Amino acid sequence: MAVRLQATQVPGGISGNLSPSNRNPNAVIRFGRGSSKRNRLVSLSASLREGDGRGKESSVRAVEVKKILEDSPLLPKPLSSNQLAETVSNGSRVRVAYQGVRGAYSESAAEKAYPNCEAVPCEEFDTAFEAVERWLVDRAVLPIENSLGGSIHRNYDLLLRHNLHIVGEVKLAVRHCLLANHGVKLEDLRRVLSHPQALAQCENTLTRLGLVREAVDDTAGAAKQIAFEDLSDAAAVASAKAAEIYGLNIVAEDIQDDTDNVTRFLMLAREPIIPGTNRLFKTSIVFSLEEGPGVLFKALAVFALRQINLTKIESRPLRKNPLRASGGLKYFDYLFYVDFEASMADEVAQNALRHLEEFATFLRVLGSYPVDTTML
Ligand SMILES: O=C(O)C(=O)C[C@]1(C(=O)O)C=C[C@@H](O)C=C1
Repeated sequence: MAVRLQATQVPGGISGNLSPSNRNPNAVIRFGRGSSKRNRLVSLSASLREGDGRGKESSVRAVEVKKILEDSPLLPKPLSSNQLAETVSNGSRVRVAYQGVRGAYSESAAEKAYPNCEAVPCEEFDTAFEAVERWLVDRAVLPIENSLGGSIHRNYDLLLRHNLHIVGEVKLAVRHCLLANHGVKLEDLRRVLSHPQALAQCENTLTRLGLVREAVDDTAGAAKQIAFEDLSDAAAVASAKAAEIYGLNIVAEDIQDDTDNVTRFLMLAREPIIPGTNRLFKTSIVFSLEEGPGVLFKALAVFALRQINLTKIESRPLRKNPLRASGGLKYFDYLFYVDFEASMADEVAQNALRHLEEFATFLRVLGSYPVDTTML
């Protein structure tokens, strides 16, 4: 099959437009557009090679860091065609796309959701969706909400734009550390780099330390940058695992604003699972409604009337048609995402959705899947 062949040709870290010249052992999956981040890393390693003018010691350290990063067995290496063929033919190792680089929380979530999987790094959330759709990987595991920072809106929008199904959820306790190069002390720090969600989850600590926030694509990417650029005035908010991978020192631990910091991730696949009734299930739907008083109340009542518990409600602008004219006025138009505790195999859930369909202008079931009941 052509798509399988393509995957065979681009093992491990799939990069760029999948042309051979772009293959890179440490690459992440990236489709279309330019590869600005990769260029930055390439020029960074070039400047490390040439030294940065901060003396011999600094350039020796830079070369060491680069060597650690290149040689580390923990970093993704390209698979050989044989290895990938094995994976595909016996189907024993699921390939799971996540956003970020090695050491990101999303990687841990992918490994928790699919133990023994091959976690495949992707540069963007969109790329992870596309990688599943193009059969480059089997599943994607992406963050959807955090107990302190709230919803990851981008993934709500992408759930609708793509045609993947939610087949499960996984909750991960997120414990942030402040990571810096060896020898750098807390009082040397001026800046902090991380994913915006991670920065938001550590708002109090970062304000207390008076650090200037700089947003990057993921927490582990921030750690990698600190190490690659051998920065001495900046730290990363990232995991202890990222500290180990990129050879950084943990300057402070558990810096999130609350000890109970949990991120919920969705497991996505090309095919839905068959919903059961043998355990606790959750169903995620998205719908839109007519304009008018009490319409949302009526929509939510279809669940209340049947004693179905709602666990999440989120509204997002209806991007294709963001404004609606009614009675000479213009209203914002919304999509409502709702998670409720029932399986689509339950008659009561089917009845609730049939009832909702009577007045919803649009309705889609995103997935019906087992609830992650693990205690964190
Ligand atoms: O940057 C990472 O390490 C991620 O996996 C992303 C992400 C997120 O998008 O919320 C995941 C978990 C944490 O909440 C912080 C960041």
